[in-house]
Amino acid sequence: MGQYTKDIYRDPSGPPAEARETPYIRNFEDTVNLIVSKEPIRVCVTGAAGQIAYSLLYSVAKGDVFGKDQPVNLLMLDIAPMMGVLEGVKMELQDCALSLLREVVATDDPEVGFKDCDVAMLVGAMPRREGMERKDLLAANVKIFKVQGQALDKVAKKTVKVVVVGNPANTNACICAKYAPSIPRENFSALTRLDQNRAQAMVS
Ligand SMILES: NC(=O)c1ccc[n+]([C@@H]2O[C@H](COP(=O)([O-])OP(=O)(O)OC[C@H]3O[C@@H](n4cnc5c(N)ncnc54)[C@H](O)[C@@H]3O)[C@@H](O)[C@H]2O)c1
Ligand SMILES: O=C(O)C[C@H](O)C(=O)O
Repeated sequence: MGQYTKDIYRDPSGPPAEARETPYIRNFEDTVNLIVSKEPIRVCVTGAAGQIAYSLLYSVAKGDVFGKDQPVNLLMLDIAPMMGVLEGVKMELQDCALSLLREVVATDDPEVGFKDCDVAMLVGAMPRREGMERKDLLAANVKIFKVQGQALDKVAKKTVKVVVVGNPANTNACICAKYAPSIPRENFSALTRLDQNRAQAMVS
């Protein structure tokens, strides 16, 4: 096994044909060949030191979101005071030794986080506190999505898909798209399924 492991990593075309007949090698080969055959995509998650990202990052990195054969370069963006926490998150991801996870970058610079990215998951924003409504978040969060829209416009791929989680998600998505005019508007989505589910639950 050790010998084939080394060979596969040295030679992306995989082990010799006879080795493919060996069940445990075939499983290993399936995994490795699928991984080496695709280019990694660049996925940026903002608010990467926060609560939602703590679950989301692991799902992205282990293939639940983009597929079990899709390697990922993970770009984690948060604000400067959170860089210590973010380094901890990075170490935890590395500890998981996930085969699909390639590069992991922790940054507080949107132009680094969004550089050439294929997918941007915009989670980073102030959450509601007790007694607040979502509209109370506008003052703080609008600024974030303006800056991030500008950075996406400047450095992300023009094909980037942007999903906005930070609330109010629909307004923030609209602002982000406005400040990223070189990216098609249809590439921006607000994740409002939570509200849809709540509405359905209320009327059912
Ligand atoms: N769309 C939905 O279904 C849905 C569901 C739940 C929560 N939310 C929203 O998601 C957002 C995040 O929630 P959370 O519980 O993870 O909050 P959190 O406070 O735990 O994490 C937010 C993170 O964003 C970071 N952040 C703040 N400004 C930033 C900036 N300019 N750039 C990058 N990162 C920045 C913070 O430092 C923090 O680490 C909130 O706005 C919340 O209301 C949306
Ligand atoms: O709005 C929030 O505070 C977060 C989330 O979208 C919710 O409605 O619970």
